[in-house]
Amino acid sequence: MPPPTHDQTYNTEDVSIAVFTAAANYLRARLPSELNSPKVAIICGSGLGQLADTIENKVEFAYEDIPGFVSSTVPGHLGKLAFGLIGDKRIPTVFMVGRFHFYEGHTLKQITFPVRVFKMLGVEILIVTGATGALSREFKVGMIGVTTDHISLPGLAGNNPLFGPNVSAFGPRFPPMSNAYDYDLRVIAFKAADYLRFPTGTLKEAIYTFVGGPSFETRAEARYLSLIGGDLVGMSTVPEVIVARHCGIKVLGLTLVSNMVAIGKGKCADPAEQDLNGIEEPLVNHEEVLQTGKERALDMQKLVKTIIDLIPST
Ligand SMILES: O=P(O)(O)O[C@@H]1C[C@H](O)[C@@H](CO)O1
Ligand SMILES: Nc1nc2[nH]cnc2c(=O)[nH]1
Repeated sequence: MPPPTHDQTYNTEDVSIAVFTAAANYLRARLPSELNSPKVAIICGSGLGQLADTIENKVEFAYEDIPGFVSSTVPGHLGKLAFGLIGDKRIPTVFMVGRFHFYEGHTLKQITFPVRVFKMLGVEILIVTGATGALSREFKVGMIGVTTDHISLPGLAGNNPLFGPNVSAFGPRFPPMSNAYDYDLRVIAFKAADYLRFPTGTLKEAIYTFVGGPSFETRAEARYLSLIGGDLVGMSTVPEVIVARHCGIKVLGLTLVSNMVAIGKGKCADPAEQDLNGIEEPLVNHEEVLQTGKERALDMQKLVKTIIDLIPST
């Protein structure tokens, strides 16, 4: 079957390889040779779009112009792919400036579609970034979590981006996930923080808990997520990671802690329980998430650039 051209209508639930090929061909045909085979892809989380500001020779594409891409609808997620050269070694890199979320109403296949297109373009390393709330009190706002593992609540309940017919051209039916977050890349992340003289403890390894959103957690849900082992909680990254690992892309997960999640019991109306009343915990909101992103944007930029400089094979 010939690959469809970019002006055809695409069904991104269609698992045929031709849909991914069409998107990759569309991009490749419009990129200069120094950029058309990026080695690294970076997905920018909420308020972290400025990560792409450091690249040179930038070429951008609006998501709506790329075959198979859906649109980004969340404030703080601009909705474009930016290709460019990053760091002292001028590594060809592609940034997703704005990601797709499950809660926007997109399917898991739609939100992870770009990852397979990156694979077709030659990407070997994916850096997923995002905003998270801290469940664990070992984390504070402004710290950067280095993901060691994840718990996918939607995945355990039957929502996995690999559901349905397997596309064996990308990877096996049953991919392991116990090695999802690359050890060497995590070591490099800590080396980069050290090189940049970030205060000790700015980076900390964390278990990322993926929830569907868009409502933030109740206190009881937050206590549950903490009990099952989650350090941080967010509404993204995990579907992208699963699809990346399925097709053999190495992954580094960096999350900016944008808020503390309320985990206390809250105020008790029952007079018999009054003694248990804890401190009032503030309500979280997306503006706070974006504000933390803005305040920490420069450090996140420097960290990502230095990590890429320190990766030996790039
Ligand atoms: O794309 P990320 O994971 O950074 O976005 C987080 C999760 C929600 O989209 C949003 C909540 O404020 O921030
Ligand atoms: N689920 C969830 N996602 C977030 N993203 C940023 N902060 C939060 C949070 O507190 N909870």
